Amino acid sequence: MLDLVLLARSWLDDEDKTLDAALLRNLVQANNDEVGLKRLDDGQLLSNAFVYLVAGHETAAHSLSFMIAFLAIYPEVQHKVRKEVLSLTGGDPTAQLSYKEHMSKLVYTLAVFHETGRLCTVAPRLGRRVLTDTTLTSHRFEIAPDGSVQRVQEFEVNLKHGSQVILDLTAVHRNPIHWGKDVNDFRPERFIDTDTYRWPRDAFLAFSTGPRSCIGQKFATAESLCFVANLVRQFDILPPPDLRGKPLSEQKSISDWKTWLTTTPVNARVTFKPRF
Ligand code: HEM
Repeated sequence: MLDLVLLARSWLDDEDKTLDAALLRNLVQANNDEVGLKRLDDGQLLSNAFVYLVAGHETAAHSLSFMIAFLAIYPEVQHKVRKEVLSLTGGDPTAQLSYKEHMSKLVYTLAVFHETGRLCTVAPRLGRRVLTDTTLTSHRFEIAPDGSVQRVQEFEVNLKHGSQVILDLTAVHRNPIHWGKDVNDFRPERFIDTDTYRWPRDAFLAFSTGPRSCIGQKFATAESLCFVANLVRQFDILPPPDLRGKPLSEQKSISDWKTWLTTTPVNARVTFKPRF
């Protein structure tokens, strides 16, 4: 893949290639003027392009696609999101929304974003190297026919220094011990605290946790909420014509995915119907 950097460098003086691989080309160009420690080597340049394209773009785009698909198949959720957004501007669907004034008030819309990230986890696995011998406590359990958890047994997992571990975030997000027996249902309310309920922060890892968690979390959240808030004000989001009126189990196919570099929507088809 490092060949790509060489190729982009060879295009710097080629007028015909100005628009080809523009991001990588611009990175290579900007780096040309740097000297000493500030200058990135080719591997670092490629890593930066990877961060832009995969960490920054693909994750956010896929998560937004899933969110829009869920809004299409759960019209009651879409209605609540629209009501929340319109309540911020006195019902005016064209009034400007402001990050400073309105973002923190999109409580339900944020819950929809989180619930989407729980059910469709775009970064489904994380890798970590064990730095010191560690013992973790885990649980075995069975799921009763009504979905409740039973026969919970604690056990220890010993991790040796130097081993590689893969964290399965989808499994954490679908664990009924943390999320209850309706764990597979799309229910944004589970991300809203009440007087008697606090949603389990430690069991939501869509952006990972700790010092190497997603540096773009705030940005991705803001851009998603901003996009959806404006979208629902202007459009009704509907399932595609062939799925309208069909049972939810069939409509859910628009949130299907395949696991590739990130969890990738494969059938996110919706119709946008202008509201005015
Ligand atoms: C919904 C959107 C996003 C999701 C679900 C997401 C998820 C994640 C996750 C799970 C990690 C941790 C990887 C690990 O621990 O190995 C991560 C890291 C990272 N993300 Fe995001 N991300 C999103 C959007 C973004 C955006 C918009 C940007 C940049 C503008 C970004 C930049 C990064 C970077 C640079 C890292 C590496 C941080 C480090 O290693 O210190 N992400 N992301």
